[in-house]
Amino acid sequence: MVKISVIGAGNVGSTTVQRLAELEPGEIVMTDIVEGMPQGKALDLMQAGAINGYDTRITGTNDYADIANSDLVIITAGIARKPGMSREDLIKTNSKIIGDVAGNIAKYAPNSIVINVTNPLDIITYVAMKATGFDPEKVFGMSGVLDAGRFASFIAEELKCSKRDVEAMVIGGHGDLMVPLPQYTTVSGIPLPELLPEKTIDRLVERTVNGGAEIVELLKQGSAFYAPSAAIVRMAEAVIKDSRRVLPASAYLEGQYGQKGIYFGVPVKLGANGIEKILELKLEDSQCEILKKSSETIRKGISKLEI
Ligand SMILES: NC(=O)C1=CN([C@@H]2O[C@H](COP(=O)(O)OP(=O)(O)OC[C@H]3O[C@@H](n4cnc5c(N)ncnc54)[C@H](O)[C@@H]3O)[C@@H](O)[C@H]2O)C=CC1
Ligand SMILES: O=C([O-])CC(=O)C(=O)O
Repeated sequence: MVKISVIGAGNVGSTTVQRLAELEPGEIVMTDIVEGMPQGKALDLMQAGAINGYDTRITGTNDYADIANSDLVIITAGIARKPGMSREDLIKTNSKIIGDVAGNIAKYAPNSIVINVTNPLDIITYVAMKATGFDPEKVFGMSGVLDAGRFASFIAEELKCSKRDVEAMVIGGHGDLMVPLPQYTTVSGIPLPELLPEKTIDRLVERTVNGGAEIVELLKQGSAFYAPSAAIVRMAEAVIKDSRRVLPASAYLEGQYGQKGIYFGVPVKLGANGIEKILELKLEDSQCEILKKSSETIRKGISKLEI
């Protein structure tokens, strides 16, 4: 039986629990600082089980002691951006919150794998790793699965084909300098550049890079959560089933892609022990240049941290 804890029962946290419950992992605990809210949502999700047909035990709590012995902890606590803000604008508030959250994970769930979702993603994942003191391969971030999902969705719409047949790849920081990779994106095995003109691909790349902001502007308050929770669950499933899926994740680099000591979106092999391998890809010079700028933004953010 697997125990999963989701820290933060807001939009991303609660939709993640809803999707996870349908996988029947055994037990899910959702925590939040708002009294009664995680308990109420847990009760609602338990009752949905009788209708949807799952037996997952779901509880809500305001007490970190209840995450004890979790196999997997998913961090979604903190604030989301508003229109006009960048993800980096969240750094001060969210690094403090995650410093505290991570200390509690280390105390109560010292053997867990940790997936961070809170933004700014690559910097906060670094905070989570440092503040838990866990090995870097056991702490990683969700971003590339979401960004690649957005790219795949735009490609399928453009080609008027099924989303199921599109496999996309997006690497780099989860920000304005992320790098969608058309040369590693395929439609049923066919490389994207053989299916669409360069200009069209450039337009879809641009929309992908701004995919989070596009939704923030429409919602007026808060940010995306349906596709993010779907992406989290794809990663969580790879961990709890030890399925060794090859997916993009924000992983701690120790020389790969010419980077050391930062979290960065790269393709990885993901299993029960976390990041089992980082895959290095050959890239175009223009892509390397954007990645370099992206890594500098992350380093700048890390240098501002008070941890
Ligand atoms: N990595 C990614 O691709 C994505 C990241 N995000 C990020 O996820 C985070 C959460 O987003 P939403 O769920 O939409 O926000 P939300 O505002 O709906 O939920 C956040 C929850 O965190 C709780 N919280 C605050 N401090 C806490 C603490 N110390 N301990 C436990 N819970 C605490 C709040 O009470 C709230 O319920 C944001 O930082 C957002 O930017 C969102 C979507 C995608
Ligand atoms: O845009 C945001 O702030 C939330 C996020 O990371 C995304 O949806 O990609």
